[in-house]
Amino acid sequence: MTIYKALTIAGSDSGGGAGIQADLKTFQELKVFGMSAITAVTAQNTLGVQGVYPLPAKAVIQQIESVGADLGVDALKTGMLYSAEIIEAVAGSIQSFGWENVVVDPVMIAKGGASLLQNEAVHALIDHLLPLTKVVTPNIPEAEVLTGMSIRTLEDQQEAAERLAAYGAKYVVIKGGHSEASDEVVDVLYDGRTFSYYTGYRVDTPHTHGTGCTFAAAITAELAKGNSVPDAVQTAKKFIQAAIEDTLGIGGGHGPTNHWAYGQRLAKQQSRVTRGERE
Ligand SMILES: Nc1ncnc2c1ncn2[C@@H]1O[C@H](COP(=O)(O)OP(=O)(O)OP(=O)(O)O)[C@@H](O)[C@H]1O
Ligand SMILES: Cc1ncc(COP(=O)(O)O)c(N)n1
Repeated sequence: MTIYKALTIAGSDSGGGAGIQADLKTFQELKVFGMSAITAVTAQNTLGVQGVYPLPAKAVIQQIESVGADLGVDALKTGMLYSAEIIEAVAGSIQSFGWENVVVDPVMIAKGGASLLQNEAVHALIDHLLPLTKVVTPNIPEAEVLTGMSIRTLEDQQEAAERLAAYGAKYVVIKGGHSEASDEVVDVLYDGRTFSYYTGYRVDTPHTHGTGCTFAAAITAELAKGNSVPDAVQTAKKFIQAAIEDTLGIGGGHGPTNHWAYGQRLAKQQSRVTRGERE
């Protein structure tokens, strides 16, 4: 049996809905062995972020090197990177290992408003990380910061994707969770030439903490297994749609998504097929 391996380089969310915790749960559900390099520890729950404690860049590099030198990495994702110093260190490690399946979720601000990336680190992300990126997955506010344009329409999402591709990312997904459309959510994928659209119905729920982390982690897991970027995005969209729909309803604020939901649906489908075959 081949074991596919994915690394997440991100912050820890004590509440378990976003960050490293969301990434590892998603890798596990998609049958990929998950590994982590923690950039910062946050004290966090569904009500907000109570504390942010970044690790020294040296500690981040050491974790990446420990994993890379021994276990190997089929794909990796980055989440909360916090500072320019950590971004440059991470970019250096990616380059020295020659890793290509790199998914960058440019995490900037938590749902409750806490800053997870220092303002001056935005340029480091553009200059050092995007040129090494296979897939970058900003939400609309992050894409606005990275491109300097305002995004209101689907055409704006497309233009922002073109601008981000010009920074060096091979594929760009502008997620539509923050768009003003009320009935559906459209994620736009740009491969440098053409656009594809991944549409789901908009679930009316406050429980969307960690949707971006989970979506990018699912893309990473699928790339680790050798799937194409469009196929990986398709699976990630189904994974996050199920995780939002089958809500857990825990915590007093923006609750986490349900990382079991996609697997439970697949198992149900499978048992229907098996029963049909027997009858
Ligand atoms: N209410 C919703 N209903 C259905 N899908 C949604 C909803 N909100 C977000 N999504 C989907 O979840 C994924 C993440 O989108 P979003 O734009 O919310 O990212 P994000 O803001 O980075 O997430 P977060 O910051 O919460 O981690 C996308 O695939 C998006 O289409
Ligand atoms: C450690 C960490 N990483 C990422 C997020 C973004 O998730 P959200 O925007 O849903 O709060 C977060 N809150 N915490």
